[in-house]
Amino acid sequence: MGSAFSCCGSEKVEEGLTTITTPNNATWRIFTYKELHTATNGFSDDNKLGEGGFGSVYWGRTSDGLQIAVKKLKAMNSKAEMEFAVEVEVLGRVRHKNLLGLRGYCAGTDQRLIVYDYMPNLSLLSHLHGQYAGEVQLDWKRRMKIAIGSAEGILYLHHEVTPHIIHRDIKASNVLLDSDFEPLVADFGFAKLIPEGVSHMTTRVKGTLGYLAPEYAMWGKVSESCDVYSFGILLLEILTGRKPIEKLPGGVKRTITEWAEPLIVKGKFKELVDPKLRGDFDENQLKQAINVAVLCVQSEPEKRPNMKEVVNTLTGYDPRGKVMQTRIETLAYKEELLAFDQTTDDDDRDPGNQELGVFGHTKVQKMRAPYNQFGDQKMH
Ligand SMILES: Nc1ncnc2c1ncn2[C@@H]1O[C@H](COP(=O)(O)OP(=O)(O)OP(=O)(O)O)[C@@H](O)[C@H]1O
Repeated sequence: MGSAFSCCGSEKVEEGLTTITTPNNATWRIFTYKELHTATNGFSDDNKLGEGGFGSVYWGRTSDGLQIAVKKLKAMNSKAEMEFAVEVEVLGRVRHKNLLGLRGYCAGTDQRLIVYDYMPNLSLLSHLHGQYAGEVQLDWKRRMKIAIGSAEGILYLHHEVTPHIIHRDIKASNVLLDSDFEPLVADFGFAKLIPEGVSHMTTRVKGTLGYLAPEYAMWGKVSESCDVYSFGILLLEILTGRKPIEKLPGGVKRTITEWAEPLIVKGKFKELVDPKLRGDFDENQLKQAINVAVLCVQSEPEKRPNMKEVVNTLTGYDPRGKVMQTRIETLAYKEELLAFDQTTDDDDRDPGNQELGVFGHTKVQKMRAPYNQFGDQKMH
């Protein structure tokens, strides 16, 4: 593992413990196996917070009282070794309020353990569809805070770290919530570091069904816009309370985009919103957020916004920003379009109206196009 850390920063020894300081001052330390064993009550099942594809996560408390979450990677085959190396390497580079940083690790035995701060409100998944779903702790304000914070974390990975980082597994179980419901994007085990000047890479597909961008799922083409796509699905999930893929009676699967499409096209925004909110939401914010989600989940990656545009639009800093307005169709114009279509049903228009006419029809077609192709997702 030495190599995984070598580029992360200098090493210094403090009170008998090794701490590693990254260039941006994030520090972590090496834990002993014994220390983590004691903290987690011998990795007892009672301490288990959850299980992912690569291992289990346990709650623990260190001798100095710090609450931690310890990810114990499954048997150390080369895949798990890689996952561990990538996660620690990536974590060493990042420090942002919306990214779950590294508290430490243990690599001294045949076990590979990663230590994080414990997030008392667990994952977004547990609030949307899991053990907290019945409690409805996610009101509208919190949902927007989670959406914006997660977007800011991803923005940082895409635009502020060098080399850029593509997360590749943005999903509700990888968004953890602190005591204030501030979201922290976690789980960098699949992340890819993208060298400067490289627009995309081809790679083996990792990630989770329902969140995968079509070009990535089908051709392994990975770029930042894969994360943008996954974020769009996550945003729809936050707004609607629906799972990315749901099983209908009879076993047929339906994606969240297939469900949302007809409602969005008809402008029935209120019917999209999670009924658990009992109508308590900000309608303008909802429309804006749905706009963003629609743009993010377009099947053509080059049409998707980047995370800066996403954050600007969600925060209202740039509600109809020039880039967004010229590059992509927003549903904010949908009502105008429908009104226009009702008064004009042929293409023989006044040249003065030409732009609006073409814009209108193109927009509806374009807007539908990605949805029509969402059928792709059934393949995932
Ligand atoms: N720092 C943490 N604080 C609190 N709970 C955590 C923490 N880290 C992980 N968990 C819990 O442990 C569960 C398992 O996490 P893990 O990252 O191993 O897998 P996953 O994201 O659910 O699945 P996959 O490995 O397939 O991506 C999470 O869903 C979450 O509920």
